[in-house]
Amino acid sequence: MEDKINAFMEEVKGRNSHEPEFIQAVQEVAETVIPYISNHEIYNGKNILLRMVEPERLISFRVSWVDDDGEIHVNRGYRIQMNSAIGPYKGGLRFHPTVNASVLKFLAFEQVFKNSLTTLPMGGGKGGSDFDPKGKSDDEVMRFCHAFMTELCRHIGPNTDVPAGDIGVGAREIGFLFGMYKKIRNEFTGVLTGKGLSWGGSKIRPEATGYGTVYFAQSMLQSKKDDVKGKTVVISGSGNVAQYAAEKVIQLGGKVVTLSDSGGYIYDKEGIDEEKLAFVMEIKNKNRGRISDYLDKYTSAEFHKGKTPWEVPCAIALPCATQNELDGNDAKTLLKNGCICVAEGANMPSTPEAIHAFHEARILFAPGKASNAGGVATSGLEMSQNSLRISWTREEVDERLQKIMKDIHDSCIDYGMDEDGYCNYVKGANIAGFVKVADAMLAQGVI
Ligand SMILES: NC(=O)C1=CN([C@@H]2O[C@H](COP(=O)(O)OP(=O)(O)OC[C@H]3O[C@@H](n4cnc5c(N)ncnc54)[C@H](O)[C@@H]3O)[C@@H](O)[C@H]2O)C=CC1
Ligand SMILES: O=C(O)CCC(=O)C(=O)O
Repeated sequence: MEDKINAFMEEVKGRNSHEPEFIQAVQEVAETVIPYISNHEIYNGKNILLRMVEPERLISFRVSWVDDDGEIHVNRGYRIQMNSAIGPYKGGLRFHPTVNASVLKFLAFEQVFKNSLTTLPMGGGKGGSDFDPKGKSDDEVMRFCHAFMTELCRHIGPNTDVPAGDIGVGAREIGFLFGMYKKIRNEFTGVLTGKGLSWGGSKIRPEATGYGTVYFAQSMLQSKKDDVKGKTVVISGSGNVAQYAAEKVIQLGGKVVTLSDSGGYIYDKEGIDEEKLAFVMEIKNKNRGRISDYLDKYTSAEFHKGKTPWEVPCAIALPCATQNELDGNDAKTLLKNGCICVAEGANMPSTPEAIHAFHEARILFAPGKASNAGGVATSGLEMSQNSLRISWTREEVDERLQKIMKDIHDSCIDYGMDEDGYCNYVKGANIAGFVKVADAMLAQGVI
């Protein structure tokens, strides 16, 4: 089996030699899916996985825009349309200086499996730009978003490809992008998700990724007759996913003690309650400030400059910032300090060494493609509401989200249970996600 996996990976590396993040994401899937393919006759000899690692379409384009001083800037825009076997391409847009083809291809590849797991009819895609919104005025962000959509609009549509937010793309950016799409195409459709509530957005979409991650952690704990209630929780990040993961942990009776950004982490040993979290939301969503500003109001908290929060003792860890933010040494520290459950809110935040350590220690570990799928699932619910031209209540959407997260958890159990009764959620998520897409590809022939 190892020979088969190595031969496959050699081919992938040969074609994508300068794309380490993409190779990392494919390797993780190959290790679990290739043995499954070998044991299932219908997938044998069809090169299904080889077809799945090649994007159906990779679009790259120039984005020129003018700053507040009249200077012209050029950024690179992308959309990776990875796989449309089970529905229109669907996945977020990331605006961050580290964006490149490798990062977006890893995200698009993960998205294919994640969207399949949601049980909704969505293919996988991802896009973005190396544009850095940090320090830009609202007008500059608007001009950039308008310029970006001027090109992107010809490649997307409600039945073709439906982008959404990701790092650096929130409600403000989705508004500017939607405005330009509507102007150029002269149509008001569900072409983007994460829209404002008064113009086609879904209730609970802003909360969905963070809430869903905690619902998934809760399902894992309940499978061991345990609970989030009363547990100390370490969260990284302080953006959309981290904020609403923290909110749900607080609602379920857990104690959140950290949040972070690229400058470092805050540690509040008293716990970040709802009032303190509202202040974090003001810092991040309104003032667009730094997490260290938390200490301006809550002076007894500590700020650890340039560090990640994994050294803080906890029972539950929720990495909600970015890829490869939790390495093998961090994993060992978490385990040493008694961590029993890790659920990824971010995409691929744990390195392969960290995942290996969690599996070896037999703790509960959920990969992002399962545990953070609540965001895209609720985007799928937004698409349904747009098509039906109706709007569900908060309770209705939250109920559907909870059911979807429970179903994803159960699919992981179905495909991921080891002989000794330990659930390998990575294996479960990869195989469950693969089967649905592979079956659709087989039915549609070689295209
Ligand atoms: N927004 C969504 O619905 C979904 C987001 N995700 C993933 O969740 C993660 C966070 O995304 P959002 O919260 O939406 O973005 P965001 O832009 O709202 O927040 C990103 C957060 O990550 C932090 N961050 C970025 N780079 C960092 C670094 N190098 N070190 C430490 N912190 C860093 C930022 O300071 C910020 O707190 C990403 O991995 C994203 O792909 C996954 C599923 C859905
Ligand atoms: O809501 C969406 O379409 C995409 C969310 C996303 O980018 C992700 O799941 O990583």
